[in-house]
Amino acid sequence: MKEASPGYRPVTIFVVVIGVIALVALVTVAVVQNKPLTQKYKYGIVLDAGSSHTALYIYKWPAEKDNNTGRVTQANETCKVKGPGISSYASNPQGAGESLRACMLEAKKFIPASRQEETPLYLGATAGMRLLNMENASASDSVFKAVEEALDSYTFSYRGARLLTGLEEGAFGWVTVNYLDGRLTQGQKTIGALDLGGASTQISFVSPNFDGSESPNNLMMFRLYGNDYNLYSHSFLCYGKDQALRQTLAHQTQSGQSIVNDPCFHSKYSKVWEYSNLYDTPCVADRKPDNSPTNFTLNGSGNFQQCQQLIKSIFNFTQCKYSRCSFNGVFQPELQGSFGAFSAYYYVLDFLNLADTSRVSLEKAKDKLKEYCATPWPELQKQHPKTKEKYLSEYCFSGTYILTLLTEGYNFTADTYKEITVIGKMQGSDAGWTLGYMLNLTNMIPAEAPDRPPIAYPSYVSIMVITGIVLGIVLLFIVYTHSRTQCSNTQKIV
Ligand SMILES: O=c1[nH]cnc2c1ncn2[C@@H]1O[C@H](COP(=O)(O)OP(=O)(O)O)[C@@H](O)[C@H]1O
Ligand SMILES: [Ca+2]
Repeated sequence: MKEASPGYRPVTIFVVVIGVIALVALVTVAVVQNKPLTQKYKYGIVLDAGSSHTALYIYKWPAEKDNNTGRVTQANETCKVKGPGISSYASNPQGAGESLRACMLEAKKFIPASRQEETPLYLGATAGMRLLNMENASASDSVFKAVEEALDSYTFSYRGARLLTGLEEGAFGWVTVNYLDGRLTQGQKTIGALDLGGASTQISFVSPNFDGSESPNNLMMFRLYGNDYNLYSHSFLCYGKDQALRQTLAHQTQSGQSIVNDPCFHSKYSKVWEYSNLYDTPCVADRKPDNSPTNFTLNGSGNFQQCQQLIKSIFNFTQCKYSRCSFNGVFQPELQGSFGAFSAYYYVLDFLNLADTSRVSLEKAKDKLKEYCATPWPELQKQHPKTKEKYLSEYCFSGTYILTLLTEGYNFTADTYKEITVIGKMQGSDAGWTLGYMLNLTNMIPAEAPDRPPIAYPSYVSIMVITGIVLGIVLLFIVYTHSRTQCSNTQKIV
């Protein structure tokens, strides 16, 4: 007797084949769209060798998206190298290399061992080393050599230590803030960048009529994600807040006096300065008075207006060979759009509670600072027992310097001052030139807009829905025909 067979009909086989094809399509689309399921990261390290100190930043990005948009973020809290900036190691270059050890070991702990060898490591030095290079080129070479040897000894992929030009420092700060704000990928309006360091300060922005023809040295051209930018940028060496302070002190000690009444310091504050120490920087070295005593005593008088007048004296507004200038004969196009102000702008304005420029107008900021500068030093120390004395004593000067630089120097007005956002971190990453520097050197910002995802999102959803429905119908159909076949077989046997 012939055994009972299920007897599948051609239409059943056809439907099953369609079902299998739909299933394969579903799985393929899901895999293509969502790979990989577990997130893996790659890392990069940048050391910011600033004039006052060195800081180590670790960045991370999804391993499969080397070349994609806006995905690099800071991976850890900044590691601050103990001690001064590398430019202070002119007489002990080895010390500069050794000073980086603790932070490098922290980076080794943080980055997975399997990723370390491929992790790029860069060091960029800014204005402190620019000054040392001007003063003593062989000393700065020795410091770089010692730092290179030290960095090369770690497992990371060491890619060099170099001195950034002022133009690069300004431009990469601009790239950083615009990248973190997601303004580069779609060609939105960019924001300008204001960076205040200890030895230099940078201003960078896109201005509609600036093409570099008037002042080619201030032009940095970028093509990012398919958009062209003509960026104006200038770095003022000796106008970071530490060197600016020295300039005001030099201005007040031109006749070699032994006592200086300084309006930028609080009343009852007193500090002894050595002439040789004050003038030991190319920013003021040539103004050292001939017959000065060894020391002078700085006594604070705490007067905002007089402090502002004193600070104005370090800017030169008389000569300008261009259509317009900021100061010291430096070309500056018309200010344009919003600005992000970071590094010492942030430290100082945040401390003084002046960082929220939408609430604290320029006028209010001046009033508050006037009151702050007039506070006697012992009272201030009582109010801020934990603040480093050097910083605390200088906030009156620094705050006044910032407002003067912005308004008198760069020509911000009460109206445009509101357009400045004071930035510490953006999306968890510190604002500064380091991220932009790394993105540039690792080619992580493509010149052209990146490819779209394999399938546009709406099509992806439609495919998933349609194949899902087809699959469902097929399954129901199989179950239905199978049960019918079973049923008729049972009847036959009976
Ligand atoms: O907490 C703080 N309060 C006030 N100033 C600070 C604080 N932390 C850092 N700074 C200052 O910020 C500036 C940073 O400058 P940096 O060392 O980057 O120099 P550079 O950019 O000119 O090379 C220095 O003047 C340093 O003293
Ligand atoms: Ca800096």
